[in-house]
Amino acid sequence: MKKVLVTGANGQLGQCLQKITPSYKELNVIFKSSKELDITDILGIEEAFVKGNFNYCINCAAYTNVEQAEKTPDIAYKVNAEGVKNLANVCKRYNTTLIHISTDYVFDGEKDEPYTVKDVPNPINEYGKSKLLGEKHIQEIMDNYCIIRTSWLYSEFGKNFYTTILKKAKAGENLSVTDEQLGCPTNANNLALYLVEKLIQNNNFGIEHFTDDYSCTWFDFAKKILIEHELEKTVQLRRDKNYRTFVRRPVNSVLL
Ligand SMILES: NC(=O)C1=CN([C@@H]2O[C@H](COP(=O)(O)OP(=O)(O)OC[C@H]3O[C@@H](n4cnc5c(N)ncnc54)[C@H](O)[C@@H]3O)[C@@H](O)[C@H]2O)C=CC1
Repeated sequence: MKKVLVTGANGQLGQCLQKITPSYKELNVIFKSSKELDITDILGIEEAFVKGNFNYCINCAAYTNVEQAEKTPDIAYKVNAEGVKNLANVCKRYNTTLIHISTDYVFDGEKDEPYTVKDVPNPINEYGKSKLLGEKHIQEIMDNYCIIRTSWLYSEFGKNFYTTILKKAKAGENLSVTDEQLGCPTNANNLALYLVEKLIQNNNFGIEHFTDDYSCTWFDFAKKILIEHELEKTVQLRRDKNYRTFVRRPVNSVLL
């Protein structure tokens, strides 16, 4: 029986893991929300690990508000860099393999082709910079780790592009969506399945990319969501030509 700690368990990916892990009898998974285990609290983490005897820790905890991270970067760095550093140190001491989730936003988006693990990260916003620093802390501290970069996560849980589009469309709102960025929408349930397989097979460590192998713009993705729910005829979807945001985002963040 493998014992696994999941941090940030009430976030989107954490909830996807909560949904599927009970059917895997070979796994004993302990879920900790941010209230139960704050990764910026070194003593709290230490206490959890002393009692835990974990073989793996899947870190789903992160500060994911990209706009707010630009306004108050300290909070993003505290969680995405310092918090991850804390986890890496404790995992190393307790011989626990850390499986950490990172992001397409570590890249600048200037490349014309998909980004591979061989490409050099160069984040263009504070969220991306804080996540890259988290990756670097893990690599410096640990040997036993897996960093999985993913992108454009969506699911039935929480507030994400998919749930937002669906809610607006069902309320009869017309939609205006940018087509200026290219990425890979990834169902967080698929990532959760991939993580569970990784735990069971105990394979492939280092840095890797995981997406649903389908790239498109946010506009295309919105269209796909409407079609899937047979709402394309009732809801008007147009390209947002006035899309402005004070946070720079990679124009191309397709991962391979
Ligand atoms: N949502 C997305 O589109 C993408 C997400 N990612 C990464 O995937 C991972 C999972 O993302 P989501 O589940 O979508 O994010 P989420 O925002 O839904 O969940 C993150 C969870 O971390 C918790 N958290 C925040 N600070 C904490 C702290 N100090 N200690 C413990 N927990 C804390 C939050 O309360 C929340 O429950 C994150 O590492 C994120 O950076 C990567 C690419 C895209």
